[in-house]
Amino acid sequence: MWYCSQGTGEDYPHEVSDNMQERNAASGNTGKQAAGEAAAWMVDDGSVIGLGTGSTTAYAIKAIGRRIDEGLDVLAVVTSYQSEMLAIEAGIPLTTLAEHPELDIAIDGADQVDADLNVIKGGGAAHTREKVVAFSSEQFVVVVDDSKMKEKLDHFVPIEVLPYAKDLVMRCVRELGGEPQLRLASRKDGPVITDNGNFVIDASFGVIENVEALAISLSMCPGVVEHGIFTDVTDMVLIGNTDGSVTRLDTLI
Ligand SMILES: O=C[C@H](O)[C@H](O)[C@H](O)COP(=O)(O)O
Repeated sequence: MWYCSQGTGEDYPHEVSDNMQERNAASGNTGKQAAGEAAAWMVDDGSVIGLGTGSTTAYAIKAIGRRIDEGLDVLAVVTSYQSEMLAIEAGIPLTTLAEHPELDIAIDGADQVDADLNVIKGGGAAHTREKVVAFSSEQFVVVVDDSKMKEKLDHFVPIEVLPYAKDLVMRCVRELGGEPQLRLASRKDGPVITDNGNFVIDASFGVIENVEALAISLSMCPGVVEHGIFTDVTDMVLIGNTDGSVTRLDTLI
């Protein structure tokens, strides 16, 4: 269950909403920027935050960096080399889960979100660390543009696998009714290698009718490090619309 609210100027602080539509329209990435920047305003002074990966989260990271320039005091745990590089560039002080195992808030993108706030992640092959960070956080905020919202999930599911177990995991996926494909690198010959040194199998299941059952079944296949289905962890989704407004979906407790 969730409830929905929408706005530009009223729902978010002045600095986010003022000129946001104009700047987003100019960037050509309106929805992602609107959602990412709105999420940056959810970070409280003195908190320890988790930073996800991807193009939408990148807007949040840059906006948090601007808030730090203005005096915000935070520490951040990153989820990938990409978010580490962006955070350093933005001037965000970093920490680790070993030092701060409990985070106040994590902000992250998604490849698809359904009406129950189930999420598919891992388009950038970062979902394993992203899931660890999401489950380590008091609050998990997902940022997407409106093209990512679906009544039912039908996006392929990224699965990080031990290279040694690639063929077994492909067989598991087929037995679960899916079509597996080893993810290949675009600027290198051969497979994508994750930040953890593993392969990624993208598994298409068509419309996923029972998200939780599929998530459990995939986790049970030996050699699966982690899959990209996130259930029961998302507290809020900020959806950036093409006009620069942001729609907020919250879980009802
Ligand atoms: O592995 C990557 C992540 O799960 C991303 O957060 C997800 O793929 C969404 O990325 P983007 O914001 O670039 O669409």
